[in-house]
Amino acid sequence: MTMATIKVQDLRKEFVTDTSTVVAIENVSFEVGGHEFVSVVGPSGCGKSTLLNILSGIESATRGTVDITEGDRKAKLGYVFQSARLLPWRSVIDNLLFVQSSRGPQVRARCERYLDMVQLSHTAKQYPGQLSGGMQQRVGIARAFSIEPDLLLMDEPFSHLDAITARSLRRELHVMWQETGKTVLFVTHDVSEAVELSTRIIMLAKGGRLVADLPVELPFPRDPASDAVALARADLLRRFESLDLLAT
Ligand SMILES: Nc1ncnc2c1ncn2[C@@H]1O[C@H](COP(=O)(O)OP(=O)(O)OP(=O)(O)O)[C@@H](O)[C@H]1O
Repeated sequence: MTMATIKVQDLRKEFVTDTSTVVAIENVSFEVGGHEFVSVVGPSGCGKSTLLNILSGIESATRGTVDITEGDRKAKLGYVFQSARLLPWRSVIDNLLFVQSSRGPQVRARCERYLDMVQLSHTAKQYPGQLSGGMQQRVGIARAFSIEPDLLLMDEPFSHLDAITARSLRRELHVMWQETGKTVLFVTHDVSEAVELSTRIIMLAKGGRLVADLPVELPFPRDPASDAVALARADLLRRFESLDLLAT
């Protein structure tokens, strides 16, 4: 089995407006191998979403290269955003079916299986407006996994949810990541979340500079309330503080 890999080299992104030029990403290089769960963290405005948008092709880079491959072909990407972005006029199961490249009983069974993984089989025939925000986000996650992407790009998927819902979705995401063997690139401003989920953490500072790329060497499953996770989080925060992240 091959696995998705990301190679980012010398990436730079400038946004030029009438009055100024903003450098959102500056000279960023990194590689992500198969079945890693890599979080990108950093303060607001440090370029996390811009980096994800360049990886997904929504934005083009000013300079540098991005290669996302699965073996010798281009990798298939799945996305989860801050809000679920479901189609309100389609039922839950139809939201999953809509993004599939083919139809048929097997495809339907696959969609039902992913809906079951997020514990929402009973909502298949309901409409997004009938679900809570957390449930909608679960559907968004099931939809992203249901196309069986090689790589999942996630942009602060739990940031709009209450703490309890976010915690249970993190657990579900972790199980899905382990069961499916996908490569995940996960943007968050929450260092605790990054420590709980990731095999590796990439840190961006203001001005879009990559200032740290660290493995998280804790066994899974990680209890967010455990001493080990609290210690790892404190250690990371100390390192980040010493890097003077807010300096431009
Ligand atoms: N379309 C755009 N035009 C001009 N500037 C932009 C544009 N998109 C982003 N920027 C600027 O690029 C920088 C990085 O923005 P980005 O949204 O990537 O940061 P972020 O780390 O994701 O922030 P947050 O955590 O607040 O979502 C910011 O200074 C932002 O103002």
